[in-house]
Amino acid sequence: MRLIAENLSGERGGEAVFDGIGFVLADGEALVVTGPNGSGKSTLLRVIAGLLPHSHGRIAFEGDSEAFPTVASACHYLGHLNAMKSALTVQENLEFWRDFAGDGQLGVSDALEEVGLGGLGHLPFGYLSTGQKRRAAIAKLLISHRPVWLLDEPTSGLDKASDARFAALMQDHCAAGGIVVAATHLPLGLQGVKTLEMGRVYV
Ligand SMILES: Nc1ncnc2c1ncn2[C@@H]1O[C@H](COP(=O)(O)OP(=O)(O)OP(=O)(O)O)[C@@H](O)[C@H]1O
Repeated sequence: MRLIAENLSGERGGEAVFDGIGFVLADGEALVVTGPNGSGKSTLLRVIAGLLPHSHGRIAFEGDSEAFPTVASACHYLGHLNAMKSALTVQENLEFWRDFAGDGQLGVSDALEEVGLGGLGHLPFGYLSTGQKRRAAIAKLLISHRPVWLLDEPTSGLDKASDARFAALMQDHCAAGGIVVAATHLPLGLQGVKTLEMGRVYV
């Protein structure tokens, strides 16, 4: 399995944001994307996820083409926002995402246990604290199997214990052959990662 970006360019509002980005990630590899505010980290993740078009270059997923025929179908995208409905319970939100993205190794209750929210599935998502909301959004990664995790500031709002727990989840995902691309200003506690610094010219 490989995630490949070649000479990738992205734009917002008709203006170029980055150009000439290239990387190859194989099974078990993680790429940490850093750079100043506005340098295009979120834009890059959205381009990889297929949520924004790329102006030049190529992004490709090589792997189980039957299960994952497109790059988008191979990716979990965890954006800045949690993409959950406030009025639905945590359980209902996660069931929606499991129906949308497919089954995973964990059921909803087990995924909530993994992120330290065991027993809170009955609460409306809107009742959760900021960090709890982020943890519920992280549970989405566990209830459906997608080999590539695209993570935008994934640990924003997490306390120290949740930070460590999430680092372990990312490590487990990579150890099982998954790929992680994470845009962040914060250390993620991952060992042996590749790095990409936005805001430079890549050729
Ligand atoms: N919808 C939009 N229309 C026009 N420009 C946009 C739009 N969204 C983002 N931009 C611009 O694109 C550039 C890159 O934004 P992006 O969110 O990718 O940066 P970032 O590196 O993730 O920043 P941060 O560290 O603040 O999260 C910024 O200059 C931003 O103002």
